[in-house]
Amino acid sequence: MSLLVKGGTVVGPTGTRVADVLVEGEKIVAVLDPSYTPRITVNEVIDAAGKYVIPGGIDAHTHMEMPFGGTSASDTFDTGTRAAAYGGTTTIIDFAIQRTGEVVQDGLAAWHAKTAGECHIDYAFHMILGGVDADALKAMDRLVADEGITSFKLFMAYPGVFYSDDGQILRAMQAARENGALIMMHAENGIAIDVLVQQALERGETDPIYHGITRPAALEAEATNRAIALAEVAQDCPLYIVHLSASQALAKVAEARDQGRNVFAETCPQYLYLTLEDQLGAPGFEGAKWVCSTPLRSKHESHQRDLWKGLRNNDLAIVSTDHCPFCMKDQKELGLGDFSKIPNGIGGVEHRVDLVFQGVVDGQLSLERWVETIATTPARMFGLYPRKGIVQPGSDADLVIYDPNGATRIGTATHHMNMDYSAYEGVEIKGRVGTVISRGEVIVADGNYHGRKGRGKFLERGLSSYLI
Ligand SMILES: NC(=O)NCCC(=O)O
Ligand SMILES: [Zn+2]
Ligand SMILES: [Zn+2]
Repeated sequence: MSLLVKGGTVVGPTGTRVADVLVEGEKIVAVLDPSYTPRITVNEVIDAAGKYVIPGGIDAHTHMEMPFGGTSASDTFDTGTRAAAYGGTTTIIDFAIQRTGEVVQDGLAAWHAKTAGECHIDYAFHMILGGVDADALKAMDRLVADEGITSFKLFMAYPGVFYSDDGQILRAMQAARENGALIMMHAENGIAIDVLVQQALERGETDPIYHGITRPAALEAEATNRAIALAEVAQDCPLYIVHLSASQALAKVAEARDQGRNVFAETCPQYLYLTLEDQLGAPGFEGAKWVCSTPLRSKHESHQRDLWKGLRNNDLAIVSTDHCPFCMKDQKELGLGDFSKIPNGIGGVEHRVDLVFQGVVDGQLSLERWVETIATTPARMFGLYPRKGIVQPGSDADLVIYDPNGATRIGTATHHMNMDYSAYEGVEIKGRVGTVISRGEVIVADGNYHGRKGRGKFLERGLSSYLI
């Protein structure tokens, strides 16, 4: 089966050019000047004139079915990967979880069981370490060597749940330095936050906005700085800060990068567009929709401006969603009368490609940076490059034909995520995902779904090819 994507503007990290993309089977076999007629019989031609042809999006931070706060994230691997496909994402990297007291391999086996036969697009795993002990450290080596899992997430937040202390973090970083893995860090000082939460509740401050107020930017910056220092002590263990939201934390990352350190960070669309006052501070319990950690930041400070700048200058390398949806009914409602019981998380896996493209429309990012932050750098950072993340011969034929003249209106009535609300209800995007191709198969065309559950493959990842 061969397919020709004809006459589109192919966008890569180093530039754009009008070209035809020839696909055979699951692979891209040529990127051709449009005046050249391929000498093979082409089964299907897709006209991409006037459209962008980009590598399929890679969302490097999702939590399908994640157990959290007494419930589980509402998207299954079936519903969540289908929604991702609609939005132009053809690979997710989800977080398998070792709960505190659990054997790492058992946590991993549980994630393989959840995903087997369920995914619509390709998928890989990071591993959350909820208990760093001698066995977990040995398991890290095995996961890197044998299981294609080359990144591990630790938490400086959530004492009693996933939290690691500084000694555990240092040991995990030393192990990663040896075996080549990347340490991903949820950088918030959870011990101090718990004090602030307790004090707020004692004062009767129970509304969702206090979730944000009790997680100040200073405590994100402190933890980010501490993680960077621990990584330095672990002989420059590669470190990746997840869901960075505060200017002060970004400044710590920038300082380390200026010193040539292997320190990287991602942000998420919610921090680029939504705020503490307008969303988390919505009247009554409405703000629960936007409870996530790190929290949305104040619009009266410079966070969003600084995050866009960080994306331009690569202090922020990637935009991921941290997709962790909970419905209002029965899930977010667990925190009625006590913000600390609202399950943490926002859904958005379907909208990342569009929302970052809006940054291009608004003059915040170049087309090349759009593609880099949503596809090419995630592939390089997490050991999937050049199989994924680039439109070039030999790579998987994961392609999105994106219409810059189309329009997308985000909302509950039209989205495909298993959520009873949208974090971006009514937002209008100038641009639209047209056709989505996953390993040579058209899975979305003009809003119609042609994929199927179970076609997504587990990807064993290599080591990061992004390190300095
Ligand atoms: N981010 C969030 O609020 N929920 C998902 C879990 C995590 O990434 O910390
Ligand atoms: Zn986190
Ligand atoms: Zn997360």
